[in-house]
Amino acid sequence: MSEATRRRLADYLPRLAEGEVIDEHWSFYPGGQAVSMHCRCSGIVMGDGRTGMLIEGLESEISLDASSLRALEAVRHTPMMVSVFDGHGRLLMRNPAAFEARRGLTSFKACFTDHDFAGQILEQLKDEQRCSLDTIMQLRDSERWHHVDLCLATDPKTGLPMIVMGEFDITERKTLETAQRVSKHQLEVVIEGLDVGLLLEDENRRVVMVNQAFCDLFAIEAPPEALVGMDCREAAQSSKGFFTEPEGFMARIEELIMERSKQARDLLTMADGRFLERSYTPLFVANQYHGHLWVYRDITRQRRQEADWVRKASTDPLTGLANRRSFEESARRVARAVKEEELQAALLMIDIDRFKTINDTLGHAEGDKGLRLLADTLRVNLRNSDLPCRNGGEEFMVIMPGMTQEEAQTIAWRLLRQIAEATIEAEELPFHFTVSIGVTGFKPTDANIETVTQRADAAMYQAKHEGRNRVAVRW
Ligand SMILES: Nc1nc2c(ncn2[C@@H]2O[C@H](COP(=O)(O)OP(=O)(O)OP(=O)(O)O)[C@@H](O)[C@H]2O)c(=O)[nH]1
Repeated sequence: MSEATRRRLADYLPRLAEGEVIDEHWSFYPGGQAVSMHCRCSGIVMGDGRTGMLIEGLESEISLDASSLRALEAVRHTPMMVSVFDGHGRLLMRNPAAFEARRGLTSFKACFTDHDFAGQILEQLKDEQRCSLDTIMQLRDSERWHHVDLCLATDPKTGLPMIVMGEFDITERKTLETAQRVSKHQLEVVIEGLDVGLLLEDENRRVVMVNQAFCDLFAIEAPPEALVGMDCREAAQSSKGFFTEPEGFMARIEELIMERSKQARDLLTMADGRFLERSYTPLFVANQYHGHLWVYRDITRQRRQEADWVRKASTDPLTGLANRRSFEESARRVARAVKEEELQAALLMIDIDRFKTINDTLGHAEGDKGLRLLADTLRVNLRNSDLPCRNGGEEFMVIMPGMTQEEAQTIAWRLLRQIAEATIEAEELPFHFTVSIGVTGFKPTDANIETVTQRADAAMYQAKHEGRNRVAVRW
């Protein structure tokens, strides 16, 4: 007896102790010739209580040739579970792997956790002869995912139908697949929940994934899944009209994809006034390029908010004119141009006469109306290139690029009259007022803008001292 046979017989002992009778065809090789014999193994209880094995050599009804013996041997040793049932699902035989896993479960239905489902499979087999499925199977002490192959065959002994069932465990693969499905679904939920437009392209520029926010940004009515597989070059061509610079939009896409080097961010302006921020991220896995991700974010509201903040930060809220901060920036720019480009420029300082009396007698709110009227008069009567500002209180400045002293003086007098007339004409204003105006010029020799504003201030005070409602010049 070979060592392998000895081991196999030792494995049978616990089964025999449970009362099982094992029928097998064994191969013997007397004189080098293979002979098969039907052996029946059963347990006997020895005098000392141990289990012994009784092997009966029965006359074999079939004599197996060498290749059938090999096939039997293979079935015996394969880790795949092989079971054979009669047409009613009663167990005829099974290999050691099936026996070990399913000891005590002897019908076709008992092998399945869902017995009704097993019944349906039995019916189905009658029509289809064979089928394969992944399902949860019942084992001796657990339930496992199995891949099951079934086929209808003919029992060589009885000529009746028999069912051959091969199974192997796929629980690990199923667990992995479930985990993958869960994380894919989680990712989809996250992607759909984002309010940024996402478009994932593969290395051949086909759409791999796109979300609803992307479709919304570009007014695409089709559902995101309908875009999967679409050619991204064609998609970009058809949507370039959304942008103020369609060709620039196309060229930048090609440039980024050619470079494939790093993440990049662009600001895109759209023809309908929206602003989009677009980021490009190339995807490399193990140094292999696998396409890229585009992320589009609508930043219109943010841009408008920023523009609003900038405007508010440079505007006087009462009159809507540029404020002191904005005046200083403009004055510095003009002063630089005067120095570097030999530009001529004038500066007017305008101050309301006896404004305190107006405030004191009529109240601050009425005084404010006067300030607004003065601002409106400046806005209406100045050139587009002039920059009127409210410097604070009832003091206004006007920067006038390209002005000579004579021109500035003439305009100052004209403004003075226009303001006085406006206060008379304005029905909502229960008082009149005049202004005093100091006129000066920006000089290339001025150290800074304080020098020029101090000169305008001095000219304005000169006008006040000379009796108000007049223009004085310090050029
Ligand atoms: N209504 C209103 N008044 C302001 C504002 N800012 C400053 N004033 C007032 O402007 C007046 C300026 O008065 P003063 O600088 O004394 O000069 P004035 O009365 O205009 O006299 P002169 O400049 O010498 O002609 C004060 O009463 C301030 O309260 C403002 O935003 N609104």
